[in-house]
Amino acid sequence: MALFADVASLAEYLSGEPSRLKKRAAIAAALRSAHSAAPASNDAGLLALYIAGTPFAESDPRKLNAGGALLSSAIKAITGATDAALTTAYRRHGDMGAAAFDLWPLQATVTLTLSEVATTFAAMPFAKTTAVRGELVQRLLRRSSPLEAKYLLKLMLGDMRIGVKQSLVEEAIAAAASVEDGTQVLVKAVRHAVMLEADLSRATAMAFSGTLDQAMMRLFHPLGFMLASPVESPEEAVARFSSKPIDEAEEVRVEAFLEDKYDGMRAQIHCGESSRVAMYSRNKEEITESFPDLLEAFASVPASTGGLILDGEILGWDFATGRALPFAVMGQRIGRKRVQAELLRKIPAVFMVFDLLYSAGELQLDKPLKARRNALEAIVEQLGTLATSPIPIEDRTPPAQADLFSQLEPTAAEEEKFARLMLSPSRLVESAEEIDRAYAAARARANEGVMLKAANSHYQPGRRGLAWIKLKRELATLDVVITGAEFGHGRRAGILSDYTFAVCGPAFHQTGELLNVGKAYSGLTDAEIAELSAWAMAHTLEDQGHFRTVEPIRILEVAFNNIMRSERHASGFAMRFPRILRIRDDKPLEEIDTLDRVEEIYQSQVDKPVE
Ligand SMILES: Nc1ncnc2c1ncn2[C@@H]1O[C@H](COP(=O)(O)OP(=O)(O)OP(=O)(O)O)[C@@H](O)[C@H]1O
Repeated sequence: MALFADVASLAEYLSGEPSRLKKRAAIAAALRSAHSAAPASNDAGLLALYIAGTPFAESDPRKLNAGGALLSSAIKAITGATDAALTTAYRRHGDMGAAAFDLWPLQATVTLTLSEVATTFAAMPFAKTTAVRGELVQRLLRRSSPLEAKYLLKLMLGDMRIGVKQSLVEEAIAAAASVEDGTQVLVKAVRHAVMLEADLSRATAMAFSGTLDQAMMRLFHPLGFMLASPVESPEEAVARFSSKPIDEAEEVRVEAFLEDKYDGMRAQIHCGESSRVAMYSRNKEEITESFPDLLEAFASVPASTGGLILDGEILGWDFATGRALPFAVMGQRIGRKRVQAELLRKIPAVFMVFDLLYSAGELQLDKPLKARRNALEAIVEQLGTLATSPIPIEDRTPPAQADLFSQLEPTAAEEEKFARLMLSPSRLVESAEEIDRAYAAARARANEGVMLKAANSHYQPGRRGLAWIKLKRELATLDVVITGAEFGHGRRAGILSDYTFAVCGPAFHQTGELLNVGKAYSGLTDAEIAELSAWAMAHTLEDQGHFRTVEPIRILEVAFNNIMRSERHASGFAMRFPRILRIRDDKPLEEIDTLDRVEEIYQSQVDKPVE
């Protein structure tokens, strides 16, 4: 039986080992020994999951629901530490697991097995009350040595910080299951199985039993989303696609699909296998319950499609003008667990589909975009009444904001026409000039800009490559994570309304390094501030009176006039006139902007001063 102590000591070693090769070898050795000690169990699979920093497989929607407050209470109960002692230890490391390590009582023997940890994790999502969940956590922690406690806590918080990504674990699985002078398991085969099954632990078992080729695609777990790289001009887009210098762009011809860039919520819809429908956001959360209108529409997708995975953008739609509603209006539908009928009527959601990831029992990712687009058009046509295609996109001036709601009251006859699936209009473009014209037209339709997608490109889940390019309004923004909150003044006294935020530092992937880059209080609505304030209270890591350090999980998109060098923040930069544009709960921490990006913006200003 493999022990959790094995995971803990491996994790400790990995956290101090800079070499990727050595890390991979160490993980592979641990997987091999877990497997050979108990080949019938899947201890090796659990080890793979835990070292990758995940308590459950990706295909498993369960959540531990063990946040900072629950875990710090457990630490205090077990160690007898006071609030002040825990705060001091936390301040020393900026990490709850490491803080617990300093305070933890020694344990004579280590007996906690991986399967016992898995059993407790499996019970936690079903705990009826926080007290029951706390009791389960404490029972596990009481049997832990300081090192086990450190990594159990980090695993439960989803914050391992040992410089290990899933891709490295996949490589280690392939190495572990390969036999010297015998069967070679290819990393590619492991990655493919993990993508289909969304389960590192199952893929580990398959690698050891030589059955990776039996991995089956299952619907109802999110695939990674393909992302786009930004460019500043049509010429730069053409230059990027053709790998030619920008001053030759006028002459160059490319083959790219162009679509409007809509400002909504990226989502993947899984449907058509049965009446089950699931929608996932970009950070792989299931969001189905926030969109009951889409759920109802997509439940009618017939089984004759063989199951579909569609990639697109959820938009609030103004059926009167045939245009998307501004993000600020549509944003009211995000994150709601129960959506009132009135909101559904005022802000109807549509799914603007632009890619096909799975159909007729087959993944479509490796087909070129041209072929995926043809297949998508055929499917949309087959779905008939569910879809309209193409959407009307005449160039009308956008309605004044104040009129939006009154225009949205549909008549019964209009309601019947409401089509919830729309096919994103797309056309092939060749030159910078064509892109320039399309960009102006997209902006006139009140969309953000345009997306360009190389016609022969494959769909690369989770990748931000050069196959997709976005050209949007030139407003400097950064996606940042809130690291602290401060009480406001006057009307906002007693409310945590002033937020300090950070970008990823160079050592983010090794140590979780975040570097503060600014502080802002303007831009959010009172309701948003009230929600963030309550959230910050509940997720305080360190209470310094007027200021609180909070768990770095809430992402903001912040606009600013320019970036200055500054001693005030750890990044060495500060934003001038920052304004919070929106809360980006759809974005995972790994995708926020980096110090490199801040430096790049700073440099571009130095080259071309901003007013
Ligand atoms: N036609 C479209 N094709 C692809 N993505 C689109 C389209 N229209 C809008 N989008 C949105 O643009 C995003 C791609 O831009 P990017 O990968 O840079 O995400 P981002 O960092 O959130 O960018 P942004 O802040 O510009 O939305 C997608 O995630 C999707 O939500």
